[in-house]
Amino acid sequence: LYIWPSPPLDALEAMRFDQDRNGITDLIQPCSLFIFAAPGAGRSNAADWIRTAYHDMATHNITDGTGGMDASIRFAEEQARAENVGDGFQNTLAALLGLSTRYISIADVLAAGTIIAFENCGGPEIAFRGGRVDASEPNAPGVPEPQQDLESHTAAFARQGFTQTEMIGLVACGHTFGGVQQALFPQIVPVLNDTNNAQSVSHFDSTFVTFDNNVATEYISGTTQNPLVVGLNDTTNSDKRIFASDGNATMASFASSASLFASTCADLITRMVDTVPAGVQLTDVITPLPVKPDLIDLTLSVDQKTMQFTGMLRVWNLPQTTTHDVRLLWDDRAGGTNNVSLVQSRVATSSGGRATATWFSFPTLTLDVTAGITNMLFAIDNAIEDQGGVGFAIQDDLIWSNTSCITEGATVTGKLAIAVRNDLAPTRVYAESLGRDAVDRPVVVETDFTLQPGAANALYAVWSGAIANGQQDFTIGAEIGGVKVTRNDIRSVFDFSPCAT
Ligand code: HEM
Repeated sequence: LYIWPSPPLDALEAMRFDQDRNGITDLIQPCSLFIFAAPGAGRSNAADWIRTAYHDMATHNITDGTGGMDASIRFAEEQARAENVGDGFQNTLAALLGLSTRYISIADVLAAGTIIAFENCGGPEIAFRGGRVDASEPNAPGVPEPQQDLESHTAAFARQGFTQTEMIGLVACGHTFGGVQQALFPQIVPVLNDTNNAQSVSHFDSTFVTFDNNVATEYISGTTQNPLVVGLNDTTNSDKRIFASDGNATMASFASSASLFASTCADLITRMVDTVPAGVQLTDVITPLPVKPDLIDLTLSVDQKTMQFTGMLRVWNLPQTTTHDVRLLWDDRAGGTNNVSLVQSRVATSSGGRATATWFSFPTLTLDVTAGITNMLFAIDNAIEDQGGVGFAIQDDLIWSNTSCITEGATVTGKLAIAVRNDLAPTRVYAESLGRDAVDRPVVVETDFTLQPGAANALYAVWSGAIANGQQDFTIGAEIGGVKVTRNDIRSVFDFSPCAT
């Protein structure tokens, strides 16, 4: 556990656990969902994502530390290689790249998508870490292909950091989803003439949109239709060679124990997505904060007498059969303590239905500007939640001003304003928004604001500036004593009121 607020960890935690609004879960619900063709294509987003993560990782060289999960699979040069045949990679990036932010790399989204696909489609819970760094250029080739022999496959997995037994496991874990497409591998798969499988995908097991050990039970019982086991051309039967490489011992153990298969895959898939270039430092495993404020927002009124305070609170696994007394308590600069009841607003499941999040909304609170706010606590059915005594710190010294507004039309522009408490004395104030560099990596774009003339005794000074069409995901930035700070949760451009016409 970490102490809230930590914007990078808060963002990773939300992507991992806030499955009703992380942008990922909706794309694999149901697990057969495939958004790039009419239903019945024989494919799924989940399978594309898992294959993409493996192909991104498979360039890793454990000896020299190059390659690994770094989203280098997004480069056209990698996708053009025979080892990366098919549109599954560009589909995956079309679905997931846009979810990356200043705090979440593209590779982190690919890793989270893979983990959530397993977890929500019948698989085990899988540990997720953040902190992957997106590559600036393609990696060296290195993804195994079905026509290669067992020796090259064993060597390729060893280069990636996996033993022979782990190779068997990793291939079986991946190949419980999806299959081989006829159009890409006509020498392996015939045209199937099946309207429920329009792209003629020969699936690895009979349950190709969910995780289970059928890939192993069907293999061991001899009923498998896996095209890389019973394909007509033995040269491309790579799963057959890999699965049999220890006399079928590993596959037999998976066939006789669904839970062994699940726990082995949980371990191997974590290791797969945590295989990163040397020097990249991953976070600890991201665990859900038991009580988490979110969408915290302070806005200074136009007359500068009050500030509006809004937010949400997420609590795990509250029984839904009773109502709950959830209160927000806060401290202010005047030494006062205050409290208010929160209103339950929605319930969402997480971790593939294993956990339930109950969300509570703050009522819109109007705070006196001199008192402001410094810290929050919560009381949930009378139990105090204060992060072990430190509380939930909140800063009211750099906030949006309610004089901000946007103009909507064919384009969306805006004149935004940031209120700065006078004791802060920043040298620069700017709006931060999400941009992309030349190779699509998220970057922070700073738009400098200028100090506006104001009333002599005002507690806050107002800085304002114009934002251009297309700018999105705003936070407040300032430079104080040479140090850059970021404030407020992300606001979309539409979180500002329209300008008076
Ligand atoms: C020697 C190692 C491997 C070989 C030769 C191999 C080969 C293949 C081939 C030929 C396909 C068909 C691709 C298509 O037609 O779209 C495929 C699909 C797939 N592979 Fe592998 N694979 C290997 C290892 C892995 C691993 C380790 C994973 C993940 C843990 C994985 C996950 C997948 C998935 C999920 C699909 C289905 C994609 C879809 O249906 O869209 N593979 N693999």
